[in-house]
Amino acid sequence: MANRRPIRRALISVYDKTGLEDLARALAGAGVELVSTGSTAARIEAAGLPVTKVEQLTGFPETLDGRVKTLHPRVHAGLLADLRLETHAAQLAELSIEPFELLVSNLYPFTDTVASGASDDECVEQIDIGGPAMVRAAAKNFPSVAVVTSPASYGDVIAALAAGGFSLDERRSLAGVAFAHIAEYDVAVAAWFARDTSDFSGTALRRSATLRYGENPHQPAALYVDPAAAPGLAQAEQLGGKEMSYNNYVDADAAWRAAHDFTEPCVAIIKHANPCGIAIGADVADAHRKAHACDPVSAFGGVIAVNAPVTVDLAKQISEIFTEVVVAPAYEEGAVAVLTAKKNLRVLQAPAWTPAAVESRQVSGGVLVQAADRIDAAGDDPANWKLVTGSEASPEVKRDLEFAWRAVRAVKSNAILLASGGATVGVGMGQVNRVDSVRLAVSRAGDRAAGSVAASDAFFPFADGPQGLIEAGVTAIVQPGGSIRDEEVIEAARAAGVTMYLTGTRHFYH
Ligand SMILES: NC(=O)c1ncn([C@@H]2O[C@H](COP(=O)(O)O)[C@@H](O)[C@H]2O)c1NC=O
Repeated sequence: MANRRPIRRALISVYDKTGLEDLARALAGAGVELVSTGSTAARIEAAGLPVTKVEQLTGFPETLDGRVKTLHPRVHAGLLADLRLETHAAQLAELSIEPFELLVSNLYPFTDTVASGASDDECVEQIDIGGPAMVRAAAKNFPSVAVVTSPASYGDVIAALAAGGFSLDERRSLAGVAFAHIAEYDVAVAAWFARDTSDFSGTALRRSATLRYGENPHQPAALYVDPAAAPGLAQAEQLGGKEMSYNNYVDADAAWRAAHDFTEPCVAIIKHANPCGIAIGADVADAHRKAHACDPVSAFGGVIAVNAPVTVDLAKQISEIFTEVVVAPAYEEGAVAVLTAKKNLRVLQAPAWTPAAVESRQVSGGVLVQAADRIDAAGDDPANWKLVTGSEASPEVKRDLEFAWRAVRAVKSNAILLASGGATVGVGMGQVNRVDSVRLAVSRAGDRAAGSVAASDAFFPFADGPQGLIEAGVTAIVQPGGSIRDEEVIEAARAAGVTMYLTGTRHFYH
């Protein structure tokens, strides 16, 4: 049963006055009595429409610079009376209070005020009190009242007028939207109050896509966006290809971060959140050739991120290799057509990379929150590296060491990365001891290990790690240092005449 409630009386109190006159005209035209606050009422009146000012209803002036306008029993009883109950209807009649069937309200712009750099007093003044009170009241009372909190929904109001009012299902759904709006607002206010203590952390997420499934086909999954966060991969525009999957998002995010750790044209190829190849080049096509050459077997079915516009040359290269996703900030003319000719290749254009300030991870019963790892610590600047063995690296070798140090951050710990000529040549990842990561990196590099440089995401606990690199022909190593056996580790490099730098900074990535 639709259970529509004809709209006879509406309360309108909006900060954002977009579409207000058209809505008021439609309501008045349908014979709806309009009750409204201060400047909302003035706008309706100026449009030549009849309106009852809220003060006439309450018999009380708007006061305290607008802090008290609608906070009155005549308003709230009209919003909260459950008209399924005869007792409520009788009590309203006794008090000569008319019920509302519709509330249209949107709130003071707290978040925008904070973002504008306003003073604390100005921000506090923009915490809406009367609006949320009305919205909550109407939403709770959805069996009797419909509530609309966004100008985007005014079309639905006009459609409902023609249909004889909102149905019960529609009112319930509007109530859910309204409570979500209030929750988002309150999270922003609470987070602002906790900005110095960090005692509270809240995120109000909105589902933007239902995914086919999660990490595995039996896991339902969805993508939610955080309207308070800087846009990123979650807001990427898909220009072609199949629907993005859960694993595509995870890998694309890892690739997107990896590619943006470089200012030179860079391509990162990721599979299962680990790099099969990362390279910088003269242009993006060159970078891709080098990244792909690192491990062509693993790059099959990979996710590719590019930190600069995709050229037609790069698009042609990618289209020759089975690839799941390409993500880039832009595409040069003709490049999208080349890529979208591959029906299954997902082509994404993502907003400019903005590193998050904090990141979180679910644990049973809670969430771990940390400042995000960035590549801007003192130890990430080669000028601050400490040479502990061998001779100072040539500028060319130093460039490769710096590249390796930046690229190793994209490798899951324990991470060992061999590089040569601005490209990874062997990556050892995700092992539970570092010497196995060394073996993996060296075996993947094969002949290319000889003459390459190596980076380790954390210190070597024993000399066996560097020993494995030295035996494979690695000429220079960069690592954080800090092991109690640093002397043994350094001695192994010294004995072999291998250059070793300590960064003093670690980049675990789990
Ligand atoms: N104080 C109150 O009783 C009150 N009642 C409604 N408001 C807000 O006042 C705004 C509309 O005011 P006006 O019509 O004067 O532009 C709306 O954003 C509404 O959420 C109030 N303002 C703040 O709390």
